[in-house]
Amino acid sequence: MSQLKVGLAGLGTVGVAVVQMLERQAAEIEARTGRSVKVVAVSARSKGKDRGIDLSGVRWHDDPVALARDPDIDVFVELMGGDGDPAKAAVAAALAAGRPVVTANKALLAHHGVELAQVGEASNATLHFEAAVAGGIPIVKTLREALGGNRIERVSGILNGTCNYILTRMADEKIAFDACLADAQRLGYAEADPTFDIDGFDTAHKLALLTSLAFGTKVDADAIYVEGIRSLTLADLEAADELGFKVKLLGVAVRTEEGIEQRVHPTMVPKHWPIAQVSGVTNAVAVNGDAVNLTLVGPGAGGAATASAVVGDLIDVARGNGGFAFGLPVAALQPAQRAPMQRHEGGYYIRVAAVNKPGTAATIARRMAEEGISLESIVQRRPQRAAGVEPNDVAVILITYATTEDAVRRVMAAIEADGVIVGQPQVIRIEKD
Ligand SMILES: NC(=O)c1ccc[n+]([C@@H]2O[C@H](COP(=O)([O-])OP(=O)(O)OC[C@H]3O[C@@H](n4cnc5c(N)ncnc54)[C@H](O)[C@@H]3O)[C@@H](O)[C@H]2O)c1
Ligand SMILES: N[C@@H](CCO)C(=O)O
Ligand code: NA
Repeated sequence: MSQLKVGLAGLGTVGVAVVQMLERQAAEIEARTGRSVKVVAVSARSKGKDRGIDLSGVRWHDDPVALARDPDIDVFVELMGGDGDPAKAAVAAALAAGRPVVTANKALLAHHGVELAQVGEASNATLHFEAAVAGGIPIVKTLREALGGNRIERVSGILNGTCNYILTRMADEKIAFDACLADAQRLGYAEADPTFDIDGFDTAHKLALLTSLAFGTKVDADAIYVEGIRSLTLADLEAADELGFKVKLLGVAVRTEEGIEQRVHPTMVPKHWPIAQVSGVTNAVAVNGDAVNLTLVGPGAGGAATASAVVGDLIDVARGNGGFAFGLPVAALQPAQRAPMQRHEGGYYIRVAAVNKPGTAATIARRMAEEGISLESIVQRRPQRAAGVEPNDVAVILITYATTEDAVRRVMAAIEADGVIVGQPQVIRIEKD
């Protein structure tokens, strides 16, 4: 029986779960691949740390790049994270040496994926990254292989487990943002630097990869409009609930006449939509193709779910299944034409702290009318208690009919200049039937 010798860099939440899964499922994996898949060498920051796994007989490398170059491994698994070195240098070194690579590192691939895929193509080494997008959901393979015959119009979804976990607990249990984030970190969902999660960049990294796979374009993370969930308050989630919506951090890539619109931002979705019911660390990815529309739902983060995707990729490597990293040879990937966010059309939830004086409502309504924005509803709520807001200022919530991002931005700038609002307005885009 031939062995697939695995070199694994990164022994944190995901790395440890991969070692455990390979041990636990050893017999099944051997039966499925005809090979024994075995971790023979590892690298991490701290050699002496007790991780609850048995690494006796496994070679230790202080330097992950040296591990990637170790001639006695067949495949390099990168689970360290970070979009620079050593992750980048190690992945490049393994590929350049003709060794397949499995990684969960969406930050690295969103910024250097095409370059790394090219290194792999030059030396006939495959690059696998199922774990990098939506954790345990097999969306990379679905787009690259199963849906390869479709012309895809849109790919969208909840792509960050940490944010969905936070939003779910805030909405359902009225727990403050910081406490929810601390729990997500304790459960191993969050990135080493959780600002990547809550400021939307992790979702953007994943969306950039999905866009490339769906539309056959070069990965273009810089084209993505990104807003995170940091500014969302319990009051916004309560207001959304009263209006019949849930708030989700969505990543959306859609073909438009001008190019591909790629955006990440909190979105109000009708409560009856299936995606509104996706809660906690669960992710969901919807794909609209010309022949097939589907939604995949499953665990988006955490050791076991992510290890499932890494091990699935290792099984592909053991079987010799390859293919192009982004579904096409790098030379065939097209530059993505960017559709500007200012042209985005949709409904908007706008919450402002309005100065409590005669004429305020009239001024806001006039500015909306000047931009041709129709209002579906205006709700005036009890005085705000937020820091920096006078007790007699009133929270005004405006729901617009479909309009453009451009028009909303101009109105917000105008009413700020008019001096009728105080503090930072909250703007949440709405998707509905
Ligand atoms: N945790 C999740 O749910 C999850 C899900 C999908 C993808 N990912 C991705 O998987 C990767 C690992 O995530 P994690 O949650 O296991 O992280 P972690 O912080 O728990 O573990 C990282 C490991 O890498 C090692 N490491 C970090 N920098 C290193 C360096 N410079 N040199 C040597 N070793 C280094 C650390 O010692 C640690 O063992 C990241 O790319 C992350 O984005 C994580
Ligand atoms: N931090 C990421 C891990 C999975 O990619 C998340 O919460 O979704
Ligand atoms: Na996945």
